[in-house]
Amino acid sequence: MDAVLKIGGVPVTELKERYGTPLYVYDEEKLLHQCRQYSQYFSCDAFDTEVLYASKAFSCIEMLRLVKNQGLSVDVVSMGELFTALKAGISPDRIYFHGNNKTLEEIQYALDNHVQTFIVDNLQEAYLLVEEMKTRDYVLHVLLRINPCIEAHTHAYIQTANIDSKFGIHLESISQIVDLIQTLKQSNHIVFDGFHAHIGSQIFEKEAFVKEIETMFSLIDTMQKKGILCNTLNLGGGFAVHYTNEDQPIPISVFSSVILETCQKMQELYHTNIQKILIEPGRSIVAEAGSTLYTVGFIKKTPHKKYVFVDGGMSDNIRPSLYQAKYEADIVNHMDQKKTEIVCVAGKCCESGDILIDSIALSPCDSGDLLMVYSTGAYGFSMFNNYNRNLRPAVVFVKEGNSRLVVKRETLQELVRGDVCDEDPV
Ligand SMILES: Cc1ncc(COP(=O)(O)O)c(C=O)c1O
Ligand SMILES: N[C@@H](CCCC[NH3+])C(=O)O
Repeated sequence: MDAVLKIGGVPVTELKERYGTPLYVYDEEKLLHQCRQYSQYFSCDAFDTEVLYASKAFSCIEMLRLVKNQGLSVDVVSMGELFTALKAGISPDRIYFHGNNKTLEEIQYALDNHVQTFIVDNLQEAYLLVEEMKTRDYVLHVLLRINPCIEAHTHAYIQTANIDSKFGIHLESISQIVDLIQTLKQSNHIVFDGFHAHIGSQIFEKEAFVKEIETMFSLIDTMQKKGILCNTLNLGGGFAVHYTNEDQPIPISVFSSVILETCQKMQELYHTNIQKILIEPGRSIVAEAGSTLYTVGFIKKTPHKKYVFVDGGMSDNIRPSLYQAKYEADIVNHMDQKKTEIVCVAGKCCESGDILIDSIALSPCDSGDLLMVYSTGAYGFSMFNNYNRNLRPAVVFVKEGNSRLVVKRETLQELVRGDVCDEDPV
């Protein structure tokens, strides 16, 4: 085994030298592979299909260009994500606009840019859209977000479909659903296409998705009996990935066919007329392609622990603090050495909870060594925060022995750019 780990053919020591640390490193070939898997497997004869990349998982112009070149569409949930998608050249008819509390400014911005599909969350949003579409002359497509009340076995903070979820309209609120659709139908410029549901994130069980589909088709059937027809069903994202060896995610090929076959079965059972099935994977496209490279700083022994401190932490990866998320890591400039030490990898933020990995076996390390945390590609960069005024790390893509910068490291000047003061800063 080589002493120095290579990612996409590039030695991590070279990455450190060229870009510094902390550094988000994406293996471009893995990103492409995931997109291709979705295009290949999420298709069937019975339905049109569309895969929307949930850009909240990792959004920057270069990532969205890659997604676009692979023929995927994009889901956005804010003006910032929408702006990034437009900058990346994604056509507005491939953009789906989500959000439980879209502001008027965001709605107007999306409509000004002719975003083709809104996933409407509530009745107030429907009223606003009808009003806004009075002065516009294009056709807006709408899906209505339903809370299907399916309890997926994932961390409570990333469940999205429990009974009091803030997202969507509760499945059993039939009169609210009908009201909302009737409201949309007042506009000649709005077409109601169908429903959306999303049951949570990092979900391992196929059964949860099967239940979601059964539930949604039953709703479509109820609506059909009331004379409300729809042609599109968006089943959201949530497909699990590998963080540690405890995780055994279902391959894309398997859950794609389970989803599409279940849809077909339900279509036959209820005699519905769904023509298009959509999914919105985020994490499963980017998580395993990304890793974070850190430099080891001080090392400290306490009565019960040995700490290895790194030059990042909860500002570049908040998931361990927020969800007790688990990760694997290595000392990547001496991969040839045995993992003989049990340590706690902690960050540099002024917060006791700033622990990246509570307990992990690593090879012996010293200040200046390089530590890489794997599978950080989803909700790492995108949930970055400037706590302690830490600077946002750079992002690089690596492929076939070459690396390229896709997001620059934030500078101190950029950090204070928005600060207002009476005198010019020194
Ligand atoms: C509506 C919606 N779609 C898609 C996703 C993407 O989920 P994941 O990254 O787990 O695939 C999310 C996030 O959970 C979401 O809220
Ligand atoms: N941010 C979460 C996922 C939430 C997805 C948005 N509904 C995570 O890091 O796991």
